[in-house]
Amino acid sequence: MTVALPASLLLVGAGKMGGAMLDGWLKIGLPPARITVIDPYPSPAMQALADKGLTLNPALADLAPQAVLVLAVKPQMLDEAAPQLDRLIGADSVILSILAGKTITDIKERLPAARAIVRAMPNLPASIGRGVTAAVGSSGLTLAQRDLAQALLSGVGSVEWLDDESLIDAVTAISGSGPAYVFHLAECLAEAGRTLGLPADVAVRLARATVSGAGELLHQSDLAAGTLRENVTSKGGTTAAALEVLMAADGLQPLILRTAQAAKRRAAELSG
Ligand SMILES: NC(=O)C1=CN([C@@H]2O[C@H](COP(=O)(O)OP(=O)(O)OC[C@H]3O[C@@H](n4cnc5c(N)ncnc54)[C@H](OP(=O)(O)O)[C@@H]3O)[C@@H](O)[C@H]2O)C=CC1
Ligand SMILES: O=C(O)[C@@H]1CCC=N1
Repeated sequence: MTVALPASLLLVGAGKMGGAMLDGWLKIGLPPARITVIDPYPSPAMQALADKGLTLNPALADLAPQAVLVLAVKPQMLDEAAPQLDRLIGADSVILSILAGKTITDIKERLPAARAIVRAMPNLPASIGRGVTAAVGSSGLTLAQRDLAQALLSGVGSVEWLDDESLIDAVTAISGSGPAYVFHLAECLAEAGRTLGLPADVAVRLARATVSGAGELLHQSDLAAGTLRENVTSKGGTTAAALEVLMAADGLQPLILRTAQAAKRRAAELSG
């Protein structure tokens, strides 16, 4: 069954992530005329969409209740953004929050009219339809409302529904923030290449193509990441020598664990 995209969608905060999801939704056919965006300093891209029928920064008093309200401001801005939104929530509205750390209870406290909330944690590749989102629904969410959220989230990548909201902070630490870890790996590879004597621009191109090529192979292959790693590793060769360092007891695994733990701790601090 194909679920229709929402009849009206209000995006509150069209920054890096809200803008990325909006790009994805436009690509799957959500008409600009159904979209309203609130953002104090809209990007030129957002201004251009306004020329194509998207409603940008209208007087909120003139706006009817919305089928979907997407909360995409920084968590620290929720208190400032929320008061003007409550009257835009109708009996059937779905609140889709992507705010790191903010719980369903935190959102209900700010938006007393909200009955149906989806707390989701997407990631930046949503802008090219290759995101991954984990989501949890509030107690008042109907099946039809969950299908509507699924239609939006699956339009920008894959979706994992969770029953336990407390897992969302771990999701944030792995897949929400994760693209930054991967981009940093590309930076580190380029820097290592430069240190080994490669011209800086060549090192950047090699690192970028290596990370994106390996990511694409992982995407297209049915093989586990470990098997793909083994396929690069010739016995007694260069990769084996490299992995002795990377996979040592004090290598990448404990570093990534500490990295993710720091992100999860910060998510917990942002709640409330
Ligand atoms: N970036 C990512 O990869 C991910 C982000 N998230 C979540 O998405 C949310 C947004 O993050 P991100 O896109 O990185 O941050 P950004 O700062 O890029 O985006 C937030 C946007 O909201 C705008 N804004 C500020 N105040 C208001 C307001 N009162 N009403 C409407 N808009 C407002 C900001 O404008 P201005 O810049 O002028 O202040 C900005 O354009 C966060 O809650 C984050 O946890 C979730 C998953 C991944
Ligand atoms: O850095 C952040 O707080 C957000 C949440 C996950 C990715 N970016």
